[in-house]
Order: sequence, then structure tokens, then C-alpha cells
Amino acid sequence: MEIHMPYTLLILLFFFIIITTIAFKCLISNKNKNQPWKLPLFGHIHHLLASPPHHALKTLAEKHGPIVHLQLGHVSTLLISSSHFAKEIMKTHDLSFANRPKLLTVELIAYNYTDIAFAPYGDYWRQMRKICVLELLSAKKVESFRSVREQVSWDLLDSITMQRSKAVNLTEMISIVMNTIICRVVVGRGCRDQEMLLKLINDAVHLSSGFDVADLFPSVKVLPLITGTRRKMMKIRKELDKIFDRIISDHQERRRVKCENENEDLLSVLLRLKYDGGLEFPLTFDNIKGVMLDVFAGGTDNPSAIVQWAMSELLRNPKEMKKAQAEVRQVLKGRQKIHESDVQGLEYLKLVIKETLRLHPPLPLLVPRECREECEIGGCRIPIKTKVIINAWKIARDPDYWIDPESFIPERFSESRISMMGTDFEYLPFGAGRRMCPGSLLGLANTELPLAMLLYHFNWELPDGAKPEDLDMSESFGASLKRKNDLLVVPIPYDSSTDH
Ligand code: HEM
Repeated sequence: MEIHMPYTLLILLFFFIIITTIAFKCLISNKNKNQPWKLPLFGHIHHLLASPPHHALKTLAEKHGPIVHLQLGHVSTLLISSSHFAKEIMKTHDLSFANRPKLLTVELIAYNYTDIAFAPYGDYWRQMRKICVLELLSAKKVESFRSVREQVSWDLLDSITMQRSKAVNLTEMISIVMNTIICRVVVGRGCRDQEMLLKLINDAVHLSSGFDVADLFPSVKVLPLITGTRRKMMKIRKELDKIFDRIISDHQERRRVKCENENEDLLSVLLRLKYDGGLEFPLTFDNIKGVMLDVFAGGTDNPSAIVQWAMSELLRNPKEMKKAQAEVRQVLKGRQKIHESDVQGLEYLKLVIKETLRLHPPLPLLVPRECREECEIGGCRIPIKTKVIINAWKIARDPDYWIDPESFIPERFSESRISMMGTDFEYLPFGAGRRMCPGSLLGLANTELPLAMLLYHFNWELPDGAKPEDLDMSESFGASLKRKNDLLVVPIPYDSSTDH
């Protein structure tokens, strides 16, 4: 049922929230000072909804300490902002925090939590995670899509070259590249309704950030009806479902004629597992759609954001840009086309990506966890169902762990052994522990080749003679941490003969 919001209802709702807010006054306890704080909640929610939440939460942590208990609406939330407490959550007590919170927005969109990212910790999640790690996103599987990445990167080269030194919208171009790669990885070729699919997923993930009013007041059942969240999510869900159904039936039709030696795309793997049987939880079509949703959501926007931020940082730091270009040009020695094997030797490029992930992690607050067994963190008892937000973005800019943390210095990783794979808790672009990202290999492979290609074939300038320091670096918090404004740049084709 849809309720079209009459104003009186809205006003009533507003007062209801204020009253419950006052009743639930936000208890913020600073564990460092061992002193409870009481602050009106509404101001904080307003800040969270108004500015990028990782910024607002950083300010909160600076004021109240690295472990803060806050009542976000009706949701009891633990905010973690230090490497020490991140390790407590994701290593020492990983099992106690292996759940995800239940969000109405996710329930509506992620096939009732039967995807992987939001499935509750338990046997079903373990089965799906195993399929993910062994069958869908293993190093061998990622490697098998090498030719897809090469072809799509070469197509990008052609479309930029055609612009003949006019300004190009790199944001749009990179998004298309990532969309195309992930469609071919999942379906074996371009998806029907590709653009619409990705828009819907983007809208869905944006609404599922956990900061939607309906998710902050889950016990107010009428809220999603009044705010329109339920209507919006149901609309997205219906459209998405239709597209996924068409993709699956097209795919089954095509696969009736099976070609020998053809690389198995991810949907083929899932359908094989469905029909071969033998799984403790036989896969339904909804389960398959849930996994596809995760792969599209994780595999499109995140790598796209990394390439855009890396290019933005290099444009703002010409010395580092020159160094990255010199490396790839030296390795390729004037060859016409870049291949994935060339990327293996690009040490500086990898440092650039690492430093980009430090300053601009696509998921700055990771994916929230939820406490499933009572435990003690920093001397506090954490009850079951407490939601946990880890501000990985703040930790990765903390002067306690990083020298000159706001500056882009890829070299900082050259001597350091800090890994991005969840063992060093001051640097967590892919999270850590049992629920760590299983798609890091695919995500990085999809990032490295297009970035190397951009650096090899072109020199880059900002339009209208703008200076590096003029480049706007504002962020927009959504499905992933993106540039607020599209990245417009002028490509100058690089002529290797001028180097000699
Ligand atoms: C390269 C960019 C990527 C980044 C930075 C990234 C980051 C993350 C982070 C921070 C988490 C939460 C980890 C935690 O809770 O500790 C996560 C979870 C997840 N990611 Fe990624 N991701 C990326 C690419 C991908 C790709 C390409 C896929 C799939 C094709 C993917 C699929 C997932 C899934 C399924 C989860 C949930 C795992 C679970 O709950 O068991 N990600 N990702």
C-alpha cells in the first residue's frame, strides 16, 4: 500500500520523532575519559544526513574518542575510529561481530538477505561465501577474464583517441569501462538493459547506506511508508528483478548451445551449481540474483572510483604523475598496446593505487557489522544487536599512524610492509576478518590495467589552463565514495618517439 504523504501526517511524524528522540536522548560515552556524555540526538542525525557521514563521524570521534556509543535514532551503534579498536572488532572478537545489521532497505532489495554481503552469519552465508571464494572470485577465475579487461581497455583507448585532444569526461568513460567489464564477467557479454541495471543498483545501494531515516527508526513501521522509502525500494526491486530475470533467461537460451573451451562466466557457474545439486542449501533463482546484485554492486562503482581518484590525485601531483608515466613507458618500450602481463612489473603504479585506497577508500565506513554474542570491548559490555560502524577513512588519515596523512605520497608504501588485505588495522580498504571483501583480486585487476593504459598513452591536462591545485576534490557519499563532480580532462596523445 502506498501512502501519499499529507502534510498533517508529516508534521505528526516530525513531532513523533522529536518526542522519541528526546526520550531516547543520545548517550555518547567517551571511554577514554570514562565519562558519559549526553547530547541531543537530533542534531547528530541531522549532521549525518547532511554531510558525508564519514566526515561527521570523524568530528564526533575527535571530540569523544576512538570508541563511542551513540544512539542513532533507535539504533544502538558503536562507532570505532582507531586501529586498536578496529582490531578488537575484526580480529579478537571477529566471530562476535560477524553479523550484518538488518536494514529495511536491504531486506527489500537483497532478496531477504540471501545475497552474501548482508546474509546473516551462519551456514547459508558460509556456503555462499565458499562459492564466492572458490568458484567465482578465485585468482584463477579472475585471471580467466584477462582478455575481457584487455579488450575493454583498448576500446577505451580508441574512444579517448577519437576525441583528438578535446576535454573528455573521464568519470563517464571509466564508469562505462567498469560496467562493461563486470557485465562480461557475469554474463559473458554485454547485458541487455546494462545502463538501467547499473543505475538501479546504484540507487539501491545509495538508499541502503544505513542512514536512511527508515533504517534509523526501524520500530516505527509506518515511517518507510510515509517517507516513501518502501515505495522507492519496491519500485527498484521490481525493475531489477525484471532485468535479472531477462538476463537469466537470455543466458539459459544461449547456453543451450554450449561451446567447448568457452570460459565459464559467473552466471554459468551459479547455474551449474544450481542444477548439479549437492549443496546443503540448493540455490534458488532469488539466491542467484542476490549474488549477482553483490557482484554488480561491488564490482562496478568501487573500481571506477579508484581509477578516478587515482587520476585526480596524479593530476594534482604532477611529480607523481611523471613518475608513474615514466615507469609504464619504460616497461612498454614504445609498444602499441598494453597487456595485463605488462602490469605485473609496475611497482609504482601499485603504490599509487595503494595510496589512493588510503585517501579515498570506496567504502569509507566499510559495511556495518552487528554484535551477535555479548562481549567486552575497551572495558565496555557490548550487547547483542549493537550495530558497529568502523570509520576506516578516518583511521587511514590518523596522524598517530601516518606521517603527513593528508598528502598523496605513494612512496610511503615502498618501504613499508603494510598490507591492504586485512592484517594491518590502520589500513582497511577491503575490511578484515571473516566478512572481509572477497572481491579484492577482481576489483584490483579491473583497476590496474585501465589506469596503466591511461598513463601510458596520454599526457593529461586540466581544461581551460586550470592549475593542478585548482582541481576540485569534493566527495559524494553514495554507493561508493565518488568524486562529487565529474573529472574533465584533456588527453594529449603520447608519442614514444619524442622520448629519444
Ligand atoms: C576494488 C574495489 C573494492 C573495494 C574497495 C571493496 C571493499 C569492500 C569492503 C570494505 C567490504 C566490507 C568488509 C568488511 O565488512 O570487513 C566489502 C565486502 C564485500 N565485497 Fe567488496 N570491495 C571491492 C570490490 C568488490 C568486488 C569486485 C566484489 C565482487 C565481485 C565485491 C564483493 C563484496 C562482497 C560480496 C562483500 C561482502 C562479504 C561478506 O559479507 O561476507 N567487492 N568490500
